Amino acid sequence: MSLTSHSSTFLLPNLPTDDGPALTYALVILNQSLPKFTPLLWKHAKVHICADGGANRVFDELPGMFPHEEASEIRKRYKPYAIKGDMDSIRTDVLDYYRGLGTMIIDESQDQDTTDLNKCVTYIRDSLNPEHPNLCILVTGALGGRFDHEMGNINVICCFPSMRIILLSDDSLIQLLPSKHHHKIHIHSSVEGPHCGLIPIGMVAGRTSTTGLQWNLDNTEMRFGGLVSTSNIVKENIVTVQSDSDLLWTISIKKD
Ligand SMILES: Nc1ncnc2c1ncn2[C@@H]1O[C@H](COP(=O)(O)OP(=O)(O)OP(=O)(O)O)[C@@H](O)[C@H]1O
Ligand SMILES: Cc1ncc(C[n+]2csc(CCO)c2C)c(N)n1
Repeated sequence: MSLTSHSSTFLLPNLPTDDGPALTYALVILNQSLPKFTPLLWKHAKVHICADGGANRVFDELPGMFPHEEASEIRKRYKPYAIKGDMDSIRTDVLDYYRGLGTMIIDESQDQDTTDLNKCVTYIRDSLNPEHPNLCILVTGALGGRFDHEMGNINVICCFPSMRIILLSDDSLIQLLPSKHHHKIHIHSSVEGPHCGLIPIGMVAGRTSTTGLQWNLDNTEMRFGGLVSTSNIVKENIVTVQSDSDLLWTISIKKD
């Protein structure tokens, strides 16, 4: 069984160079308040894509994160590469503005069966090197807010189990740990933890074992309607997880 490493280095001011193979980050901005660390994620990412109304957030909220600079300068500096979605939430003035700056506009209003996040992940998968083993998609505004949207966002990470996708809010992150790998999670305690959870999704998780947690699992069954590991606490710099089922890993993000 292969071992996959995970590390929230994208929350650090500088990406370490000695932390295993470098990841290439893509940033997807959803239509919710931007987390305060959005400029940091933008700096680390190679490509920046807004899901429909996510473009309104970049236009409206990013200038406020740089109160001493001209809003127009900030908007030009933080120009999305593409805006994709069913275009029912982006304002016309915002669409016109970014079209004028040369942003690619991908209107998929004919597709009312997949979410805007799904459309953006599909675009990244198909347009960037699909075999890119070190591609990691960071998604802002994915948690908190409307529960149907939150569940839709979690469903997207389950729809693309072989891609690294991390759902983010100001308070926490969520990623999928596919059962076909063992997982080694490097904890950056300056920016994340200690609260964490391991949650089965869609099925009973028959056997899960962990190390590095206050309440470790030892071939333990988890299921909705029974045990799921919430309000757990990270105790070591490395957490390991192995399971016979895909699990969601979630960890709190520290406020500074
Ligand atoms: N309140 C929210 N909570 C979590 N995610 C959200 C929320 N609002 C939007 N999103 C995410 O941002 C994406 C783009 O948002 P947008 O408002 O453009 O979507 P939408 O499909 O028009 O939504 P609606 O269901 O309101 O028509 C959504 O697909 C969803 O992934
Ligand atoms: C069973 C079922 N439930 C809901 C929708 C609606 N829906 C799901 S994704 C989407 C696009 C949002 O931008 C919309 C409208 C559907 N099509 N099928």
